Amino acid sequence: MAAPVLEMRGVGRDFRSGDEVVRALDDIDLALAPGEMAALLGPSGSGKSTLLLTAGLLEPPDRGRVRIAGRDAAGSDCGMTAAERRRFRRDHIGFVFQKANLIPFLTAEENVRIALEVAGMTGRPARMRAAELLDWLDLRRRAAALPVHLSGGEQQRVAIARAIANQPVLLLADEPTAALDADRAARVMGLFRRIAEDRGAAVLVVTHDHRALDMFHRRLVMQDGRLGEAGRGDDVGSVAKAF
Ligand SMILES: Nc1ncnc2c1ncn2[C@@H]1O[C@H](COP(=O)(O)OP(=O)(O)OP(=O)(O)O)[C@@H](O)[C@H]1O
Repeated sequence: MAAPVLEMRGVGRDFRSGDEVVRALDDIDLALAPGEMAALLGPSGSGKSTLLLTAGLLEPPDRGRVRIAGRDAAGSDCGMTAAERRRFRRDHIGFVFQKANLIPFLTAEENVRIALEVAGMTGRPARMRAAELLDWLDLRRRAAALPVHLSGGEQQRVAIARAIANQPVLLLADEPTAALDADRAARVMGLFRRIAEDRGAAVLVVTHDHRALDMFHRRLVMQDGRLGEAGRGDDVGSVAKAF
């Protein structure tokens, strides 16, 4: 197997709720290779979002370590400053959330270009790259539209273009199809697969959408902060109950 893009070892995270401690992540071990697309499934409160945010360096782990692209990026002895981590996140990780969260007064093209500009690409190269991304996502004709004039599926595709603008090696998505109908949801999942296979990114998608599970190379299942994996023929629900 190629060196993993994402490697989590012994990762733990606790939250205090009154007198109780909730173990949101319990000794998580996970490796994702380049080109791999994994679904992250599990009941509400099982720790999926916490895992995604920890993998994305937005939440610090209490225990264990997170390596991304071969670099220690989070964990007690990782040695990155907060500013280095921010830069590293910007250069290596893309995020897509349930809501597209586009900037309402910028066009589709400007929403993509701003991600490039924040990372230091400006002027003609940025305009060309934004156009190429919008083209790739079949949005060329919508480039000049404001978000309010885009459909839900189009907005989510702009959000995906923005997330992959800086060619992240790791793409993390939290219920990206929850607000879309079945056709649009399948299309978005198909795009994630292309991003994995054509661009070699590792893609991790939190989803409750069991309609599109065939698209994923791997199906990871969370239950009470622990992580398991369902095989191709396994029923996901019974895998969760088994640990
Ligand atoms: N910032 C926080 N402060 C306190 N508790 C938290 C915090 N974030 C998450 N938790 C708790 O950690 C556990 C895991 O939450 P998490 O959001 O990761 O679950 P989830 O599987 O993503 O749930 P859902 O499918 O409902 O989004 C839950 O018990 C939740 O209440």
